[in-house]
Formats: sequence, C-alpha cells, structure tokens
Amino acid sequence: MDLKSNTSPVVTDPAPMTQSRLGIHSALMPYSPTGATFSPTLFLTIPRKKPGILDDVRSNTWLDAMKSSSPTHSKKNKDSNAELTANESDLAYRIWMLKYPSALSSFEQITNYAKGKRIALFLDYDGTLSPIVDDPDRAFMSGAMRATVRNVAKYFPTAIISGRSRDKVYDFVGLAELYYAGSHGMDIMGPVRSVSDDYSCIKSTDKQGKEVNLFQPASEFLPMIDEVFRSLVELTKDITGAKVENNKFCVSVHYRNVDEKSWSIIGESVDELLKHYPRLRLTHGRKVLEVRPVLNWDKGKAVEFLLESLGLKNCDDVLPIYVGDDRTDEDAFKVLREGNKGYGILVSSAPKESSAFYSLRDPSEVMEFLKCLVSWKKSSGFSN
Ligand SMILES: O=P(O)(O)OC[C@H]1O[C@H](O[C@H]2O[C@H](CO)[C@@H](O)[C@H](O)[C@H]2O)[C@H](O)[C@@H](O)[C@@H]1O
Repeated sequence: MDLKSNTSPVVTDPAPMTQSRLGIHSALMPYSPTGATFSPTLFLTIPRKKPGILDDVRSNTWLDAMKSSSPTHSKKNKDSNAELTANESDLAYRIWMLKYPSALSSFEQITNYAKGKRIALFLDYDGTLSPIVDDPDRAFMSGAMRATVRNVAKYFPTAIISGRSRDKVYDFVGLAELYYAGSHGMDIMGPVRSVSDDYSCIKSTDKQGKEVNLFQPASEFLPMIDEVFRSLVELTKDITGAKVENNKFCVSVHYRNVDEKSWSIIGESVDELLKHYPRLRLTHGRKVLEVRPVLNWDKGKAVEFLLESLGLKNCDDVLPIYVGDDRTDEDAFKVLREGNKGYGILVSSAPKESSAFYSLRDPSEVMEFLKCLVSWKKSSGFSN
C-alpha cells in the first residue's frame, strides 16, 4: 500500500460568527488546521456553534422531516386532513410523471440522445437495486437483479454508490466487475488512473488482488464516527425497534421499526449528542437519520471522481446515467442536471420534488430499464 499524499477536504471549527439558518454562514472563510494542505474546491466550513444541526430539513421541525422521510408514509390532503384515496394518489402520481416521465416509456428518447455516446452507469443500492425492507441487514438483491447488473456491466462501466459501508454493499452485490463507493461516496474504490491533484488517493488492492485507487476524503473522521456510533447504540438501546448501523464514515440511526410516538425521543437524542460534535451533521434518508462529517463531499462529487477515474470526465461523447431513490441521490442528480451532463432517474412510487429527469417506480422497473439498455446496446451492434 503506497500513500501518495495526505491532503484532506475537511475544514474544522473556524472562529465563531453569525450563522445562517442552516448553520453554515456563506461568508465563512475556509480554515485549515495547522500543517494540512487543502484544495479549496473540497472545503465546507463548520461553524463553532450551530442553531440547528438538521441541515437538510425542509419542513418546520425535525419530527416533520422524520415523518416525511419515506414515500410509504401516508399522505394527508391538506384541506380536509383526510388521507388520500388510492385514486387520488394514482392521479397525483400520473400528474407528477408529466414532470418526471418514466425512463421506460421514454426509453427511445433516452437512447436517441445516447446514440454515438458512451453510457456510464451509476446505481444506488437500497431502494434501487433492492426493495426497502424492515431489517437493513436483510436488504438482499434478488438473483435476477444480480444477473441483470452483471450483464449491464459487460456493456457499460458501472458503479454502485451507496450510503452503506463499501464492504457491506459489496457483500450484498457481490460483483467484482463493478466499481464501489460506500459511505455516501466517502469511500471509493476505483481503477488506477491518474486523477487531478484535488484528490489524494491511496494505491491499494481489491479482493481479487487487482491494483486499485482508494479515495477516502473523510479518513480523519474514523475515530469520531466510531465514538458516535457507540454513543448512539447506548442512547437508543432502550427504544424498541431502533437500530444503529456503522457505515464506516457515517452512521445510520434507523427508526423504521420504532413506534411513531418514540420518534421524537430518537430525534432529540441524536440532536443532543451532535451538539458535542460540531464537525458532524445530520441528513435524512428513508426512515433513517444519517450522521456524517461536515465535508464538501457527497454522491455528486463521487460521480465526478469516478468519471475522472474512468477517463470519462468532460467528454462530449459520454452520457452518465444515475439511478437512485434517496435524498442523498439528489446531489448526483444535480451534478448531472446542472452540468447538462447526463440523466438522473429517480426511483419512487410517490410524487416528490427531484433534480432527476426521469423516474422509475421501483426496483423491478430499474431491472427492466437495465435490461432494455443491454438489449439496445446489443441491437445497435456495439456501434454506440
Ligand atoms: O445509498 P443507499 O444505498 O440507498 O443507502 C441508504 C441507506 O440504506 C439503508 O437503509 C434503507 O434501507 C433499509 C433496507 O431496505 C431500510 O430498512 C431503511 O429504513 C432505509 O433507510 C441502509 O441501512 C442505510 O445505512 C443507508 O444509509
């Protein structure tokens, strides 16, 4: 193992000053701890005191955010406070699809655009390749999905980008021919290729002994994340159904199996604990609170890193496609949309705002879409 250099995208605790509602003041200047050299493009500044750590909460309270964190949570009609009927939900979904058309019914449009281009595929895991289940340790993907992903990877460079630890998502997927990014992109194993100096990579070997590049921008957070993981296990041990998952560079606090009456206790406990860790922040997933380093790094940045590692960055003839279901996938959708680079496909069975271009209802439609890509590639005689 050969350590190339030791740069870090982390900025720690600057001097106190006024803060925005989200806890990060736009006027804060990057601050480097002694001795470290940083790339300014990777910085996030961290305020010493934060009014609220739930930085991606778009609703009024974190309890609202917890309630709205999964499309399976029943929707209320604002006026009557009654739950939407099946017909109303279906209509709402169909109206929503005018804005986010099905990637299956728009397949011809997608492939017309892809003609003459090299597709690079980025796939989220939970809720995209495997259905959402109550026990996070049992979120297995089906054999059919595995075969489909294996097949698609024969034709297109394919990477999995997950909130899980890289090892765990690899164990679930089990395909050596893919690239993997765990911990919401904070742990990437990619091909050996020179990448820009912004990225400080470690040369390593994968499970098959092949030489790879390892990029772990949050490595200095490991001891802190371990400590927080242990505290969260202790804090939630008496809450029936709560589960804390160590995802290496981030921690997930699951409340899917917790009685809704106890959700506020979970939220408060995490909130209280994180007051002692200003270098960590909280984001929301599907019935899960995600504790992660304050770092200007996310799934969008991971896509850019992987494109560069694969020699596909800034190439007019490359079409990246990212398929995901979670709020954390929005960072990747944004990168593709803003740079007009490629397509985000949101997996959702309920209407929600997104930066994706297209939609798919569930993992079975994802599988269908991947199969269509393979058939299209085969029928186009590999000329595209
Ligand atoms: O980025 P992803 O691959 O989508 O990972 C996001 C989180 O997924 C997992 O939690 C979610 O799926 C579980 C299994 O279906 C479900 O029980 C849970 O409620 C969901 O939030 C995973 O356990 C988390 O660690 C990931 O961060």
